[in-house]
Amino acid sequence: ALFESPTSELLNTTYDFIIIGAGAGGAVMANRLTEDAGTKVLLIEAGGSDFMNQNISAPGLSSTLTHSKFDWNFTTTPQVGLNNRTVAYPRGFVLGGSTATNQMIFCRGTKDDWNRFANVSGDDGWSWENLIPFIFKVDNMTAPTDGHNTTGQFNPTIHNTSGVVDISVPGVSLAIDSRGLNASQELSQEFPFNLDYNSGDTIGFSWTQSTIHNGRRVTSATSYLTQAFNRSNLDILVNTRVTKLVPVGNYSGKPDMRGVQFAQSANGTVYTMQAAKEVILSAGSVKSPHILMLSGIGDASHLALFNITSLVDLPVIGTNLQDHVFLGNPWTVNANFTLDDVHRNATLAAEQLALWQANGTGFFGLPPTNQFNWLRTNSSVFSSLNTTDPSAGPTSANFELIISDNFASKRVALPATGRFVSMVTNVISPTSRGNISLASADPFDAPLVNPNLLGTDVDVAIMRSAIQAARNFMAAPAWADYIISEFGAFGEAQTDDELDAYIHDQSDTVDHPIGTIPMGTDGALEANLTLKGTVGLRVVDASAFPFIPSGHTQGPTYILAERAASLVRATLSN
Ligand SMILES: Cc1cc2nc3c(=O)[nH]c(=O)nc-3n(C[C@H](O)[C@H](O)[C@H](O)COP(=O)(O)OP(=O)(O)OC[C@H]3O[C@@H](n4cnc5c(N)ncnc54)[C@H](O)[C@@H]3O)c2cc1C
Repeated sequence: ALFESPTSELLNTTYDFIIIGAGAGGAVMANRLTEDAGTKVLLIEAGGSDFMNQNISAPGLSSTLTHSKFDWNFTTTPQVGLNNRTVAYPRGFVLGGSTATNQMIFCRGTKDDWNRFANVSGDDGWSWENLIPFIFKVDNMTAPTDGHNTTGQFNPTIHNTSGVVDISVPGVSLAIDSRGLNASQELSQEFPFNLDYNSGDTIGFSWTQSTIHNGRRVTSATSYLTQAFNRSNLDILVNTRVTKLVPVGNYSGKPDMRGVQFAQSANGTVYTMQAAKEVILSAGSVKSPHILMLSGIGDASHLALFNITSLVDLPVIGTNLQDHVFLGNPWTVNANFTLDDVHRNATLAAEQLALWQANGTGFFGLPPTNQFNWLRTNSSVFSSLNTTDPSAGPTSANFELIISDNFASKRVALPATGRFVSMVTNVISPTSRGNISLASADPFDAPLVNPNLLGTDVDVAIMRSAIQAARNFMAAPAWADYIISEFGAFGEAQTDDELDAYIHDQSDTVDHPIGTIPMGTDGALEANLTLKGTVGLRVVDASAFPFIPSGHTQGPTYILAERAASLVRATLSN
């Protein structure tokens, strides 16, 4: 049942598992653990239950979600690599978590990404080959909204049609799609066509796959939670923040962390409950380490600054924050229509929204991009900096080029006139490491968020190589009668020094933080995702990755959680 507040019925129930956070990680756990009718689960979510809100459901309205009531509204600390700018750091605050507010691109990660996790954790169960059954539990390939023939747009033999999360290739074709395809053929050496980037090898030019079905966004709430809503062994408590975990005992010197404290407002009643079996922390890469620190688990000297008594001294908690770097590079084009028209013209937007409301068609049902490139930086770039390739291996990209049928920038507003095509260049295998730390001991205060975007020269060099590749792609004959010129600051950035200045001035986040409670021998988590030095506590969300996947992070988080659920269920049948 769904609870808007903690009733005495809920407070007097004994739950086997208390799951904190209903995003990609937590929703999978809530669904899979309640498949066993004898297992009772409480899922606590800080945000509300309005996950079918139109702004969430319509892919084309996703830009309205940052700074909305569905956002935690975090802001970074001043970022040295961004000329000391602070940037918005959105995280989903609603059932579905960030899957309800993200840009819907669906990636699995690569063979090399997952094999590196297997290496670092010493558990071959995290290898690509061994995860395929879990990848299939997530994957549900559906027809695109417009029902077009998808031959040549993905490889059906590597997809499932009975997984939980609906995905599809783009449901509306754009005039630039054929140009993108032709450019990849004309320059096939540098931009080879890749039939399916979700094969474990992302490299090349591909059609995108997104968590969109019939033009509507698919989230962990519309998929995993909706499937489980009517189970009598699942209770979901919304509008409620876990403030900390509390020990309920001690086993061989380790605190038993099955106690959970929560409140509905900063001055509201604080409740405490205890899970009979385990607490599963799935509050995401910003809030999971924050909750642990508030509970006395983290770097003892940092916690002491806030008079928090140390329970487990684990300095790695909150460190190792990794994120992808975003930069929008626009060209003006010779076109009668681009998506800029929908963004500028309220009448057209209203017509398109009406179409979407009627049957999910039109531009509001589109993913943010129909096509992208995943590419590797030339190794000479790394050797000139006396370093080695930071990616997980040859199937993993160093950077991504997203083709957008509009003016794409997080820094500059859409100009009043002109039509655009943009290449969004993203550093996808970064070397920078940031951190989450406490600003105060008040659980209702935000933590300090420092993703350290572009914190190393290597990451700046990767971004430069990405911009060069974007320029090469747009110089293909396929674009010749379309492109007019590079626009604004992008066009002015030509020499390496100009490029570096432009990169530092204009870059932002792709909103993919991971790694703040990493698994691994040097990490905070055992390979089975239990927290070192404690009992009764597991972390199942994007903070568990030791390295950032070389793809967008919701898919890898779903996959991680599917295996985590199976590990937990195996302990129940023993
Ligand atoms: C703007 C944006 C765009 C993105 N674009 C993409 C994309 O296109 N493709 C992609 O693959 N990924 C994308 N991502 C990233 C992807 O959504 C995340 O990697 C993924 O959702 C992480 O899952 P998670 O379970 O770790 O955390 P989340 O999905 O963020 O879930 C955490 C949940 O925990 C809740 N919570 C936090 N603290 C508490 C507390 N104290 N008590 C109770 N509940 C709490 C939160 O409210 C939230 O619901 C994007 C993210 C954002 C924000």
